[in-house]
Amino acid sequence: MTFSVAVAGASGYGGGELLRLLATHPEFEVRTVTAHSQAGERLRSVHPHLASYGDLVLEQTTPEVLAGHDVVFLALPHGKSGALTEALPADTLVIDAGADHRLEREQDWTDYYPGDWAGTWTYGMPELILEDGGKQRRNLTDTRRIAVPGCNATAVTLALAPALRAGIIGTDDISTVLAVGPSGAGKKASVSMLASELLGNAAPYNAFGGHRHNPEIRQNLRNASGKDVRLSFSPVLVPMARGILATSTASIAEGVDLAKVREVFEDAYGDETFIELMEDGAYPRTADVNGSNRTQIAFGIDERAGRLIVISALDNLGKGTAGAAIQSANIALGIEESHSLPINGVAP
Ligand SMILES: NC(=O)C1=CN([C@@H]2O[C@H](COP(=O)(O)OP(=O)(O)OC[C@H]3O[C@@H](n4cnc5c(N)ncnc54)[C@H](OP(=O)(O)O)[C@@H]3O)[C@@H](O)[C@H]2O)C=CC1
Ligand SMILES: CC(=O)N[C@@H](CCC(=O)OP(=O)(O)O)C(=O)O
Repeated sequence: MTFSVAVAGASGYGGGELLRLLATHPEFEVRTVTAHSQAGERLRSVHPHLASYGDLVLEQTTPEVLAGHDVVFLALPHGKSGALTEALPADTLVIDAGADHRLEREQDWTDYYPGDWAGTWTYGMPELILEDGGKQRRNLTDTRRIAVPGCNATAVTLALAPALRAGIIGTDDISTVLAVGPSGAGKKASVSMLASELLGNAAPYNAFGGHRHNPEIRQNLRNASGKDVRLSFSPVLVPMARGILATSTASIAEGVDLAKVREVFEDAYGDETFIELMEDGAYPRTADVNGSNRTQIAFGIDERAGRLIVISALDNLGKGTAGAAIQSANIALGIEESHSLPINGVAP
């Protein structure tokens, strides 16, 4: 079967990565691409690397242009998907890469985002383990509205959810520090980051509790464990185009050894295609996941500190955005979950 596809926000980084992956999808046919300031341009003049799209031209992002497709991917700035999607038919599968429909509690939205809360869509993180031991995948099978997680939120959630659910870590002193690449901020923001500012620099931002992925991670961990957690979350911008490396730590419960930790993570992820649990002593690296839909996870116990350390790596544009969007769409349509999602990265 062939599903007709539109990608809105196709001129951005998220949209570009969606198109790169969708080009290999056996059941999707991209018919329409849209943009905002660059509408009217040839897609290839904006994304010269997308050679397979020939003479496709970016159209304006309107409900009329997007309607009539089976699947609509949105990669727009926050706050731009609400009115647009209200005008689309209820049976169109809409997958929004933005944050507008991720949060379940209005207070979390108003604490961290400007504008009105737009309500909640099904959260597009198939591997998220839930309190009863099921996976979020089951909630994606019959939905037509999907909210793609934030990229940092994915790296941290996947690292912590199994341990929290199993009760092997404490809930009130969880800490995460992330190294992140600038493409996470989008193309518009990235083009204003001069090499002279970015190279040779590591720059923290939103490091003192103000990052908007904080409530999203807490929500995910609540859904995984039934517990409210206290979590500090501090990103650091580093000079790599793509990638997130998150180091999360939490106090470990008395008597838990490394074999027990491995058992917990194997139970959660042992059969997951896109989660790679590292051998003892091996570390995740952004260079090994970039270009792929994989998340690497390693764990160890700092005995002197009494803490579990979980290190996770993913490509913010891959598993962190476009990969999660396509994986969730595949599940919602009842087709092969891994269609067009690479396991291999690109190296160097
Ligand atoms: N980059 C990442 O790693 C991640 C991004 N996301 C989310 O995905 C979404 C897209 O991000 P990203 O691709 O990085 O951003 P970019 O800045 O790279 O792209 C933004 C896109 O939105 C279009 N656009 C800009 N303003 C408007 C407007 N007023 N109305 C309609 N379209 C508009 C732009 O069009 P034009 O170029 O023509 O102006 C462009 O196509 C965001 O919500 C982001 O938070 C989520 C997870 C990770
Ligand atoms: C470098 C950088 O700025 N990264 C972004 C990641 C954004 C993202 O994952 O997604 P949403 O904006 O869709 O939530 C940040 O930390 O805010």
